[in-house]
Amino acid sequence: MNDNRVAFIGAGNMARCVIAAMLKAGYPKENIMAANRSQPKLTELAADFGIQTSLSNATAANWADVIVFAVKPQMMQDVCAQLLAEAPECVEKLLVTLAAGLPVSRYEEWLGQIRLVRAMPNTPSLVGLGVTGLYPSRCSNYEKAFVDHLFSGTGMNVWLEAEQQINHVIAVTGSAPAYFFYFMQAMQQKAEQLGFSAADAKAMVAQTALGAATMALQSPQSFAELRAQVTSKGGTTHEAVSSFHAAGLEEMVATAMQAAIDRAEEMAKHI
Ligand SMILES: NC(=O)C1=CN([C@@H]2O[C@H](COP(=O)(O)OP(=O)(O)OC[C@H]3O[C@@H](n4cnc5c(N)ncnc54)[C@H](OP(=O)(O)O)[C@@H]3O)[C@@H](O)[C@H]2O)C=CC1
Ligand SMILES: O=C(O)[C@@H]1CCC=N1
Repeated sequence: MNDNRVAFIGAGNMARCVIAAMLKAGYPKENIMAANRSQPKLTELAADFGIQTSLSNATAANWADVIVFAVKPQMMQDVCAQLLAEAPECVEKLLVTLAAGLPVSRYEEWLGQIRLVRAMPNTPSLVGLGVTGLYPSRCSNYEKAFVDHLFSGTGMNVWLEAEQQINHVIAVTGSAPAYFFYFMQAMQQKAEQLGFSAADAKAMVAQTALGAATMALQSPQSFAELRAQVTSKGGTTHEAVSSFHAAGLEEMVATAMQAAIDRAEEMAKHI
């Protein structure tokens, strides 16, 4: 499977994360190319990973067996129109898109009947601890197996049966690293107010998050049970957790996750 040549159209944050994951999983760098409209990110990717790069989307698309769209949703129509004009054979290839919000039907309006996988990874893919949601349209079993292989290094793949679930994956994992970073940022701020240096505060918070996530993954216990183990009766944790509860944490989280879903649905209507 590593023989397939894979081209990324767009060489930003998410392309970098997925390329890093592919390389870590043993995908040969000779079979990966990134195209971008400007040079700086290509130079960095070539230096960091030794992959091939091009300023021409059409060159990368013509070279590849599999094309991964990694531009912002708002850029996608232009990118598709340009590829159709300059590399029309690309519509016969297996296409993968990382874009939030855009349904398969939109790509079909732009490119005709295509074999497409919508993939929704998240940034921890960079370190092999991501989650990728995958939704296939018109793909063969071999193509699904190939895409599963492609994203295997990101961490964990979740295949979806309904396209709408991609928006749910966005809320649960795609956007979610930012929720945790926001929470950790708030904890770091308070730790600094308490007198810890910025570096110590960041390290203490991140190490605690890593420890908690590792325990949760390794333990059969629920999040609630793990939380109970920290919470002594009449103790400090109870006060902190009660404060979160009184401030409406659960509702706040549910509302935020729904806002991510609503935005994805909105994008589908307006792009
Ligand atoms: N960031 C995330 O956590 C996640 C993002 N996604 C999806 O991934 C996609 C990419 O997001 P992200 O990597 O964050 O965005 P970035 O802005 O980091 O990357 C987009 C890249 O596309 C390049 N680009 C823009 N227009 C063109 C064009 N016409 N031809 C070639 N390259 C072009 C930009 O070039 P330049 O450097 O010149 O600006 C930039 O490098 C989005 O569709 C997003 O929805 C999915 C899951 C998670
Ligand atoms: O914010 C966004 O739209 C993208 C999709 C998921 C994470 N980042």
